Amino acid sequence: MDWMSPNSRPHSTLSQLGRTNHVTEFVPRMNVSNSPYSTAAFQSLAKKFEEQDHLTSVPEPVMQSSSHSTSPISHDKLNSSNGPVVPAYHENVGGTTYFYQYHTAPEPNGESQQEQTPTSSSTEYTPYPGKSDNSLFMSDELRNDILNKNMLTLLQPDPSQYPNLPQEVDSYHELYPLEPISNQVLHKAHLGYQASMYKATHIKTGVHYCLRRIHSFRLQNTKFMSVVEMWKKLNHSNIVQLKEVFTTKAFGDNSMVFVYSYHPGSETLLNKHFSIDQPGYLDPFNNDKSTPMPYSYQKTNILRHQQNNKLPEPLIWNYIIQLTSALRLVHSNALACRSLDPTKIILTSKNRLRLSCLAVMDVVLHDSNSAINHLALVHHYQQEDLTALGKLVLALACKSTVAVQRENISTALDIVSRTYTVDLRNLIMYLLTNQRRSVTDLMPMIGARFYTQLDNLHNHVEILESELAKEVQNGRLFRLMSKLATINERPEFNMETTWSETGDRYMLKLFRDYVFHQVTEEGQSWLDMAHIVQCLNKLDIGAPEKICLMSRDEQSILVVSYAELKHCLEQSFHEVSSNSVLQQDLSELDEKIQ
Ligand SMILES: Nc1ncnc2c1ncn2[C@@H]1O[C@H](COP(=O)(O)OP(=O)(O)OP(=O)(O)O)[C@@H](O)[C@H]1O
Repeated sequence: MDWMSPNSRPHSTLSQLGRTNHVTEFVPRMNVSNSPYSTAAFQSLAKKFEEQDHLTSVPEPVMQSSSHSTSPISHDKLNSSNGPVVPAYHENVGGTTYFYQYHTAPEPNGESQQEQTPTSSSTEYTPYPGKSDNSLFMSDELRNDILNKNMLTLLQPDPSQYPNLPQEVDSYHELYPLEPISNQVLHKAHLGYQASMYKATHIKTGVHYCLRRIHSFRLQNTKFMSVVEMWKKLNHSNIVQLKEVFTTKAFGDNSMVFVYSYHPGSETLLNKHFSIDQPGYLDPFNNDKSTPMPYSYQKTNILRHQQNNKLPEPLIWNYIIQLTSALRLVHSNALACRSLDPTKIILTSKNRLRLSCLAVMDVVLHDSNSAINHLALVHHYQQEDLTALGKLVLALACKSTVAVQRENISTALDIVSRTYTVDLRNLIMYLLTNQRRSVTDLMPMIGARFYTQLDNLHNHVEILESELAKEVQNGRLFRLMSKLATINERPEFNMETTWSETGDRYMLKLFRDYVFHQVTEEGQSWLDMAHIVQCLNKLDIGAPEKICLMSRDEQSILVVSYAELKHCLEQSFHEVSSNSVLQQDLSELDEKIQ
């Protein structure tokens, strides 16, 4: 996996697919005898990065131990390295330590302080879209989102544009490239193998999937299949689930195909936050090397840029919670992600992250040497995952993929400590140390932010439920109208041309006019959605209320209750449906209307 600056990273046209790799193997190390949460520790870490010093002693375990705290609530002073003293306290509840930070006026309830920072532009951040309104229909935002996803799911490739696409690959057809297919050998993202992504439809089930094809892959043995089986069992809201892996010659080479669940309209994290395609995006660390500037000047520039463009801190924590949640499941199943890279994390809907390239590294780099201790190897890769997570958070906090390069790391950490809370800086520092780390150690660092996340999610679920409730009502009224429309103006029934104009049906015709065709005294059409909904609802329940129906020539007037109308509707519809060719479907509709 490589971290590629979007500036040098092509992704828009076929001809642009050549790419250069950035330094990726940065694994920072540090030797601190203090807690990593002190200023001294931070300075020491930054210095180590500058000196590229690789020391190996392991610092003390961090935070979560209940022995750290003798009283339930203890107060620390956490000094910002560059700013004023920032008071903070942590609370130990049942062995889990929650960190709170005050700013100016500390309040007894530290929770409300946690995500506030004087420089945080948290107002821009809305955790989930689509506020439910009082409209009778689904909100425009949600509807457009769903329609857009449906449209993307149903896209079909233009055969003239992709003449080399096979009609069928194993059990899949209707392949549609999700990115330009590169013919350039330089575009080798997966450890020297070229890769490409397709949307495809399962031939038998019609379900849509995402295929990741590794080109020209020579399979040495099938021992990796046990790992693939382990990956297939993982089901988590923050991972793209692996369905199957197979080899194929359908593309004209020996390709390896990984089948994942398909998430229409997804976007990589790199594209979302680090792409020059985003309006106004500029990597603050990407200086013009041809015009060297003093270091202090560069740093001031980065800081100024950072202040104006930084991501809201709650959003970064939101990402951290999701990624650690996925990693927790992966690691607890004796697996390692090995692809925690902004190109391999997708946003499948607003702010929802998923790890999108699981199992590929395990297969492509599978070592069948039985002498190797695979468990030890997995532990090693898990540690690498945590380092990759640290780099990712640092990159997000600096809005720069270049920030995680060795020569920039100390400036990047400094920027983070000036613009974000101490908690975020501490989390990054913990992840970037060379001590043995565990994803569960991150939970107390996230602390009460879990509650905020949970609250946001519950609110979002409530909004979706209320939107669903509207659609339940609309579905009910749609069925009622289908029934009415089946009867109204029917040209003939059972050889009887006046069927829809006589008896019960005549009342239903007048009712239809009453609901939909009312006019004002001046003869202008009178439209009122509330009137339509109210009438249909009363018909649906068979209300005893009476209404006055008038014929179009105004010669006859009928006073009838909704209950009587409902009876007419049921009788007439039953008559039609029982004589229908599609009897089964219509009686299903009949049942649903009851
Ligand atoms: N499961 C999925 N469902 C739908 N779209 C996906 C899925 N996984 C990835 N994508 C989309 O496919 C495109 C290509 O993904 P890919 O992982 O190849 O990223 P990339 O940036 O092209 O990386 P690389 O340069 O390594 O190929 C991206 O736009 C991504 O959003």
